[in-house]
Amino acid sequence: MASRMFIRSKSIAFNTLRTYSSSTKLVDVSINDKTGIATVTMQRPPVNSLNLELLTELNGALQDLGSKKIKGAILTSSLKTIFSAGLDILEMYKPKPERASAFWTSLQDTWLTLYSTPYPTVAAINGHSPAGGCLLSLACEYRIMVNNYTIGLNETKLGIVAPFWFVASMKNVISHRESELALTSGRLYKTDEALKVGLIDETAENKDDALAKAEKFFARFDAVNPIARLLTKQELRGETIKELEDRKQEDLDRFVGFLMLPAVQKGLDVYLQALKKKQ
Ligand SMILES: CCCC/C=C/CC(=O)SCCNC(=O)CCNC(=O)[C@H](O)C(C)(C)COP(=O)(O)OP(=O)(O)OC[C@H]1O[C@@H](n2cnc3c(N)ncnc32)[C@H](O)[C@@H]1OP(=O)(O)O
Repeated sequence: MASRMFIRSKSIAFNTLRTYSSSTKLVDVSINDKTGIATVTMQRPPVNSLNLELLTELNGALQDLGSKKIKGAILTSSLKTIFSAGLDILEMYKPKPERASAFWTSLQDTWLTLYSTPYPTVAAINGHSPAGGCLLSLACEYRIMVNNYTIGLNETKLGIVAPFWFVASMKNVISHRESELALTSGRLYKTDEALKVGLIDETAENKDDALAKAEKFFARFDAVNPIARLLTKQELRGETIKELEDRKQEDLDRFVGFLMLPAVQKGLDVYLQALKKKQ
């Protein structure tokens, strides 16, 4: 983990800023050459559910930014009312084992990349953000959420169990007590409730407001040595990162084994049907 951080901090020091824009099918990245801020936009309608392809593109985009001189990166969504609906349930429902393994590995890798970026990160949560959507935002350093949406780790509501690194991501942001209450009940918080417990840092009127507030967050570091900032982030996050790195295979085996249980498949089936009936 230490080498992951050090390699990236070197690239910050030696590269020069340039205008940059890259758009894959599912993720758009643009760097504003005036502010040096990168915006990483998930764009997988209808709900930005995280499938293997979206996660692979997202991880690639976040890693590429590690070799550019940016002031910070904002993670957001192109959709009007949804940040991300979390993991694509269809990746977990009646899965082929090889695909399920690749899918979960890509989630682990994306989280590791996002949790350890050398550059500051903000989630501009411009819509609903359940489960995996919440996880991505928890991996950022700061969360700004537009009013009147919902966020949380609602896995128990689907009859599934949030892995230890989902739990750690939440416990590193809100209290142990609040995490226990939230995770065991699968609670989704409204924006104002999320602010009260510290699950988000600021609310916003709309996406533009969230983006403007993100810029202000990055300005906090104008007078801070970037290497000192990075090493401090590493100190605070290192243990959580190391735990997943050390237990990656165990976590993967557990996920794939869990998906093979008939009771889990039944639960996902019921949940999917309920989502469809909603319309
Ligand atoms: C050890 C195992 C650990 C595994 C950890 C898992 C973590 C996860 O992330 S599990 C996923 C949890 N996600 C959810 O519970 C969110 C479910 N979705 C919603 O609550 C709503 O869709 C929404 C609030 C995000 C959006 O509501 P809206 O009314 O705008 O759209 P819908 O009509 O509900 O959905 C449109 C369309 O999209 C399908 N869909 C929604 N969410 C997912 C999803 N996560 N995966 C796959 N597909 C999803 C929904 O069924 C609709 O499909 P159709 O148009 O075909 O009916």
